[in-house]
Amino acid sequence: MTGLFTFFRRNYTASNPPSVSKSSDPIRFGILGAANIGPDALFIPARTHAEVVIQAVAARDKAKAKQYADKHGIPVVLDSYEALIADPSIDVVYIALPNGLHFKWALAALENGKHVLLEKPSVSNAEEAELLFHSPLLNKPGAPLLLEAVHYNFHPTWRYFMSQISQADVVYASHTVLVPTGIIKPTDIRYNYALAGGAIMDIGSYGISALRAIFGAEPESCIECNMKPTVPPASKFCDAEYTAKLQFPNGAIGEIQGTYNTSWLKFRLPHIEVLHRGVEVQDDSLGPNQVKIRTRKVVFYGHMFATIYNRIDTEDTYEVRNKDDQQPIKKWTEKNYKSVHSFREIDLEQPGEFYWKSYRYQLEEFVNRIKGRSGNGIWVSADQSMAQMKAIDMVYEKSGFGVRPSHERPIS
Ligand SMILES: NC(=O)C1=CN([C@@H]2O[C@H](COP(=O)(O)OP(=O)(O)OC[C@H]3O[C@@H](n4cnc5c(N)ncnc54)[C@H](OP(=O)(O)O)[C@@H]3O)[C@@H](O)[C@H]2O)C=CC1
Ligand SMILES: O=C1OC[C@@H](O)[C@H](O)[C@H]1O
Repeated sequence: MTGLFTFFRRNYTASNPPSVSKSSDPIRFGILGAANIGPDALFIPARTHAEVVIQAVAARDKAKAKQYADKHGIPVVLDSYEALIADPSIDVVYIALPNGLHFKWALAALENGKHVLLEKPSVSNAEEAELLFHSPLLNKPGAPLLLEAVHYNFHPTWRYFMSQISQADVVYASHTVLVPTGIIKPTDIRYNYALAGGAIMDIGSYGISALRAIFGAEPESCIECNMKPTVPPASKFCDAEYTAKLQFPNGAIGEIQGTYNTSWLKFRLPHIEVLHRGVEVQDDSLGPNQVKIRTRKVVFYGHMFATIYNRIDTEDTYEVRNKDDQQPIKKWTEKNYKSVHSFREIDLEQPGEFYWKSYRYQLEEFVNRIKGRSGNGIWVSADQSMAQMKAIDMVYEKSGFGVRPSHERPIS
């Protein structure tokens, strides 16, 4: 009962957090497009941040922008995306446009001296990522800040999960996301190849970045990949379902699986499974000819939307063996599980409340960097964003569906 109450209280407060009064010189954000993700990823988190104000929106259709502004309490509606990135009252441009437009508008905003909070995946492909993240605009004195919003990294539960993993010992990891049928409509930007859609770009990007973090390395190759488009296909190159197997250094294997078409009966929370090789552990109570081996399995439920629910199960199997013939003497398993919603729960003195979403934790660090404060050190570097797009390209190349097109490149 207490668990259920805590669950509802946390999720209610996450969507209805207390508003704080704003500082006298806040950072002013503008959003390009009346994006569906805007409220969750930015506007609601901004309510609890004294230094952030959502100042303006621009949409392709001004009436739509006005309606959106009214609904979300955004004071200024600008005429066009161009007008927003040029507006001197805007400090940060939040880009939650279709993936295929990220490159063009991120560059345009940076050219106008704006900081950019850029939705994941950062761009359409590795070629665009190199051009964007190596742009001289980011390397001059006083250069604006660019962050790919890989929000789950910022939530304390991800920090705890990583503390349960020994990267060098991981032999296998998998990431699964099952989205029930009907949530993603055939007209969705995710099914638009020209706009760099595809399930791997979307839910699969979480899997690829999680595997890269778990192994602490880049995939060497994609060994297998199977993709299915929607039925009937919105675009024959846009995946609605995927499985892929990636080879990581030292023979380690990472698998991702995702679909927009699971039946509600088969729905499970997004989850990650990590298996470690057996490692010797010190135990002074052992006999002189004995060795103790630990094999660890970690399962993480709900990492994509950790505030709704998250749980990390750590299962250690121990075996005491005879050193000479490796014969088992004794074997047992120890399990523990933990849910984490604030840094305090993992003994770190960092800001956060039980109801903060990953987006709110991310906003905290984004503002810290703009203000030149060290924060908690969690970040998504330019190198990580570039490596991420390389890995995504690798999977699309193997699939036969092809790398997503660069912006304004003609589509056949
Ligand atoms: N971090 C996260 O948890 C999430 C991230 N995302 C990411 O955010 C981005 C936007 O996703 P989402 O909010 O679901 O997208 P939407 O379908 O809401 O589209 C966002 C905006 O794109 C604009 N747009 C510009 N050109 C086009 C075009 N040719 N066709 C369609 N729309 C266009 C529209 O703006 P206008 O109003 O001007 O017409 C629209 O409001 C994606 O990159 C996605 O991966 C999405 C969901 C969750
Ligand atoms: O970023 C995202 O997270 C969750 C998904 O369901 C959604 O499609 C996506 O854009």
